[in-house]
Amino acid sequence: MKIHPVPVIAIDGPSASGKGTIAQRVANELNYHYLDSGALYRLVALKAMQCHTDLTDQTTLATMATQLDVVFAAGTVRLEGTIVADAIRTEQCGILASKIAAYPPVRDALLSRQHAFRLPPGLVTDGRDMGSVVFPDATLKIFLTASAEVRAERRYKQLKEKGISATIPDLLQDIQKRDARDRNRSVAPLQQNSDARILDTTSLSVIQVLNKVIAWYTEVCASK
Ligand SMILES: Nc1ncnc2c1ncn2[C@@H]1O[C@H](COP(=O)(O)OP(=O)(O)O)[C@@H](O)[C@H]1O
Ligand SMILES: Nc1ccn([C@H]2C[C@H](O)[C@@H](COP(=O)(O)OP(=O)(O)O)O2)c(=O)n1
Repeated sequence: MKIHPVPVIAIDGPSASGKGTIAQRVANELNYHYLDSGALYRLVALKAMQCHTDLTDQTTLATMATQLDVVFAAGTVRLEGTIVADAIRTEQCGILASKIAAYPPVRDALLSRQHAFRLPPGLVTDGRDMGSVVFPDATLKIFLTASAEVRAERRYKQLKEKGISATIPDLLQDIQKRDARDRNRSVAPLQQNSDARILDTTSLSVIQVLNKVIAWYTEVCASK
């Protein structure tokens, strides 16, 4: 197999395990590019909500995914020129993203967009299938997880800081439903693959997780 010159660190895992936070911090540390693949599914979901699209119409949703006018720049995301960084973070958008992410035509439509983020000097990316499907040749693959209870608490604090009201029992239920849907779909399901290193962050701080990922990456690079 031809070796791709641009290294990728792929971080997959369930909702609120800390993927985005860690992937972004690792990217900053290494001066690498960052791809939040979940944001792409959330953007399709937001656009579909705005257009009152039939959410079972896979063909229309896939066309929407192909034509999505999105710009990730200056730490924010724009959909057709409008900043939607907070609009895509709602639980409603996350749930809808998880539903439409089960459609193979939508996943196919987003594949080349994700590959386009692989630019020198390197890419750190997070999602559900980064190491298994989108970047199977990633230099380092991590499965980041934490107990559902801790994830619900983390999400609760995160939403509260943004002024979004929620309750821990509701968030726990959403997380468990989303985990089940993301794990049980037929295409690119969320799973712990044997070539990924598992990192359970239930009782680890952000800094501890960050240090572990950087240590693993240093180790992998040194062994090449
Ligand atoms: N190891 C950790 N310890 C405590 N809080 C964390 C940890 N990792 C992430 N968080 C916090 O949990 C929340 C959810 O993290 P996020 O990165 O959005 O998760 P994901 O991308 O997996 O959905 C954020 O507010 C983040 O700061
Ligand atoms: N690579 C990806 C990324 C996200 N998805 C789907 C499944 C997820 O429930 C939704 C939203 O993903 P996102 O990573 O933004 O969600 P969390 O921040 O983990 O709650 O999109 C996917 O199927 N494949």
